[in-house]
Amino acid sequence: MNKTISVVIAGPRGKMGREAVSMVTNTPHFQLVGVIDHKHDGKLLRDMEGMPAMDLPVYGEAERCFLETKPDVLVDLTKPDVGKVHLEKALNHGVRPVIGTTGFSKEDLARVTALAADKECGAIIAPNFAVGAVLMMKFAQMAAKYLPDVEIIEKHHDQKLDAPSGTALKTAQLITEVRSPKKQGHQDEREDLPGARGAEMEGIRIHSVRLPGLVAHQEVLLGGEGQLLSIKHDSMNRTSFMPGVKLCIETVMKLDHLVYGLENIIE
Ligand SMILES: NC(=O)c1ccc[n+]([C@@H]2O[C@H](COP(=O)([O-])OP(=O)(O)OC[C@H]3O[C@@H](n4cnc5c(N)ncnc54)[C@H](O)[C@@H]3O)[C@@H](O)[C@H]2O)c1
Ligand SMILES: O=C(O)C1=N[C@H](C(=O)O)CCC1
Repeated sequence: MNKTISVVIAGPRGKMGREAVSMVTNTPHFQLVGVIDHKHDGKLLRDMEGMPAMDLPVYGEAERCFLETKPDVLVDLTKPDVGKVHLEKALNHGVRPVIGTTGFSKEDLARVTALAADKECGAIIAPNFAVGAVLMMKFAQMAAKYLPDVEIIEKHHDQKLDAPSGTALKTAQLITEVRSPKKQGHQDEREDLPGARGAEMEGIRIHSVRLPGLVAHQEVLLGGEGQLLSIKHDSMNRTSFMPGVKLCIETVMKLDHLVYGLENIIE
């Protein structure tokens, strides 16, 4: 029998937050004990449109929420600047963060890795909770060893704040682990329109598309002489992320350090 895990969700009215509220309240060994929503401080969950009719407190900020509800886990699905603050506050209060919010830089990751180690507190930052996306990233990493010329095309809905996506950055990072930095394309190539060749990480080009109608999609293209390998993943809806969120909530309880990426916890 699993011990009940008490959970707080930040960003419950968002596209991901709503799915997470539904998943957590429908999982027998999880207990939602409160939510963090800057616009509804002092209300109850039931007062917010589309939320379950539950008498759970809504907090406008994280610290009071942690002090009063004493949750095991924070699930953050907000926006980059807010997610970073919530993560650090959670660690400082001994609450294990599961961060789906993207937009973390290398420097952010280094700082919070050190903080989690110092606090000996479990934490997970997962740029993509969909198992298919994790497989796409791992397959791309495997392939890049043999086909090191890589470009990433990520496509998301047009309400997304950060670019490139957390998934694209994570994919590029995984690829840099198996290939040396290299200049791709012609050595004399130039951009006649700035940005035409996309963003760049250690030679890997990343192109970000934002359009209404999209959810979350990525294609990794690997080119070799006379051949092209294309590895692609599509999230059609946000329920695709929920098994990963559930796994992270369960797993973070067993950790005493920060893990960056779902690929490090799936078996
Ligand atoms: N890891 C993944 O698999 C995954 C999947 C989808 C989205 N995301 C990321 O999750 C985040 C949320 O995505 P979304 O599509 O749900 O966005 P969204 O804009 O629909 O929702 C964000 C919510 O955060 C709330 N918010 C803003 N500031 C807040 C604050 N100070 N306190 C509490 N709540 C606050 C907003 O009111 C909004 O309801 C983004 O960073 C996105 O990139 C990650
Ligand atoms: O909808 C978003 O925003 C998503 N963000 C993540 C990313 O930046 O990679 C994952 C997929 C959805």
